[in-house]
Amino acid sequence: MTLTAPPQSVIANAVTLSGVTKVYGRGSNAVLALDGLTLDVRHGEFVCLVGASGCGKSTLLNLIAGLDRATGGDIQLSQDRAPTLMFQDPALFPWLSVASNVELPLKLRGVPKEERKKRVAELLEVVHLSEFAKRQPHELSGGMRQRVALARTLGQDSPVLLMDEPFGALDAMTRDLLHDELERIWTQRQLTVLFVTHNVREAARLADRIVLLSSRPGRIIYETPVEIPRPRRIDSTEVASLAAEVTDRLRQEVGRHGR
Ligand SMILES: Nc1ncnc2c1ncn2[C@@H]1O[C@H](COP(=O)(O)OP(=O)(O)OP(=O)(O)O)[C@@H](O)[C@H]1O
Repeated sequence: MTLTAPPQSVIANAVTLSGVTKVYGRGSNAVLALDGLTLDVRHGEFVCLVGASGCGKSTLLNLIAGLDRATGGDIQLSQDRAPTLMFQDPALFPWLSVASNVELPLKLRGVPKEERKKRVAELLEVVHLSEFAKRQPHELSGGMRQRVALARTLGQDSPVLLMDEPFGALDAMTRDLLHDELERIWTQRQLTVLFVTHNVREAARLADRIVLLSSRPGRIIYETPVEIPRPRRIDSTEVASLAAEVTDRLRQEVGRHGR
């Protein structure tokens, strides 16, 4: 397996996955999590990955992020800056202020102090948290904490954002607001986003394309472009009807495998 970064001019896609396979463990304990998965994600595209529980969605994001190695196949990224991964748990340091949490990765990258301060102020403005810079994470709501995590992720300046159910633990209203914010940031920064969710409506609300994985081992069994004009509403008829179509496919798949 190779994880390479050729010059951007050579590749039109931000992420190219060719026949990616992942096996955990060995011998009789081996678990085939991904089975020859092939997917191209274009620059600036917003792709949502949905699939039954345990089908390998997180595994796939970890491989693209370079946190784990594929057993077979090839993963190509068009830029040398590694993609950034964001999880459902914002994982903030509770003893650091909001500003210091956002600043930390910049510090670790050796960004000089003056520039760091400027970047942190900009990033907090992007997620509408400037007034909360000096607060501690426990003083914030769940949605605000996730916005801090988003600011920290954006601070890594990666053109590719990998999001593993980032809004899965939030209430519907907060999730709605964060959808709007993420969409605005994605457009302004021309990011490429690969977003994992169990929520098919969320996928139809956000994605340019929805990709459905089979039950384990994960393979792509269905994909559909989302041609609903933006801005979209999660409770619109178009979003609901596309979500129903994808849910039907997902039900067929889960029914076939019993999981
Ligand atoms: N370190 C590991 N060792 C052994 N098996 C693993 C390991 N990590 C994941 N698996 C297995 O690989 C499969 C895919 O896991 P993964 O977490 O990628 O699925 P997922 O689609 O993200 O699941 P969920 O939707 O429940 O979050 C699962 O069956 C899981 O139990």
